[in-house]
Amino acid sequence: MPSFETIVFRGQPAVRLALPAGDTCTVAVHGAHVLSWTTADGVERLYLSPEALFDGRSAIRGGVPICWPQFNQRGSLPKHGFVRNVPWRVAPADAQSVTSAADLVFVLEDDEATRAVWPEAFQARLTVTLAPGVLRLTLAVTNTGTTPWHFTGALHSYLAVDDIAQAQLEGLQGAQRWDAVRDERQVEAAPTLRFDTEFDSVYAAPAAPLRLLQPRGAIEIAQSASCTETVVWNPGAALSAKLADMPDDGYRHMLCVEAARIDEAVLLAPAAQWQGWQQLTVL
Ligand SMILES: O=P(O)(O)OC[C@H]1O[C@@H](O)[C@H](O)[C@@H](O)[C@@H]1O
Repeated sequence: MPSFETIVFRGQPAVRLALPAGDTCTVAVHGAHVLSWTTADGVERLYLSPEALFDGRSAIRGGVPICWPQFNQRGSLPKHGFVRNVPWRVAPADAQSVTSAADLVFVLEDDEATRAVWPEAFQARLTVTLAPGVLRLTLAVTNTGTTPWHFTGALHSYLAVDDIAQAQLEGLQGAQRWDAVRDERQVEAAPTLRFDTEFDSVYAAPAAPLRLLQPRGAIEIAQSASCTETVVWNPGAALSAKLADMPDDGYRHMLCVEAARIDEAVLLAPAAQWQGWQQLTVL
């Protein structure tokens, strides 16, 4: 049977899920933010900044922030929306004890605080599914109001790497790319991306999964077709040094590969629901 445990993680409430096989996953109530994913071999697969703020207000640097209902600064809301800055509710655990997988579900509904930032009525539901060697995050959002609204967003995963200089990302060759650092649009020519300076690009998501390769092994990164973009971000040395909640060399140990919905906002009618997911698999 999977085990569910309520814990305190750097002073903040969190839930820890462990599989009999040994895989674990820890999710903060603040932001329904996945903080840690370890596989049965004890390897941490996500990067969490040792200088991340755990003050119950700030976005946490690392893990998997949920950016919603706005990606980055593409709109009038706070950067990357507001759901990463507020506490979610832990829904009753729906453990699939007959299999080796388990779900953790977090829910956020509009209230006075969210309506002060964004006036819409919504329910957001994050399902964290843990199976041996696999982490899948599914975000479902429902319009619980009487008027349509639109959103963009991302599952902003910080994947752990031993050394960014040795990491390679495969699978984006031929994809339309907007390079945010140079503000240039192009078709990606490289069969394999390497990272030696700031990298911040929005790609049209390819149909096939990506692969993050490094000397210790590979991770496959898949996303739902409803997430029409993939964002790849590494701040590089100069920007990393400016980020107050990340060590100067933090950029060496992470690569964000985000399942996103950016270029065409989703318009959601009353009672309609949208779902998007990202799945990480250790190869
Ligand atoms: O510092 P934040 O708000 O968590 O954002 C981190 C990064 O998130 C990425 O998704 C963006 O492409 C970057 O432009 C941004 O800097």
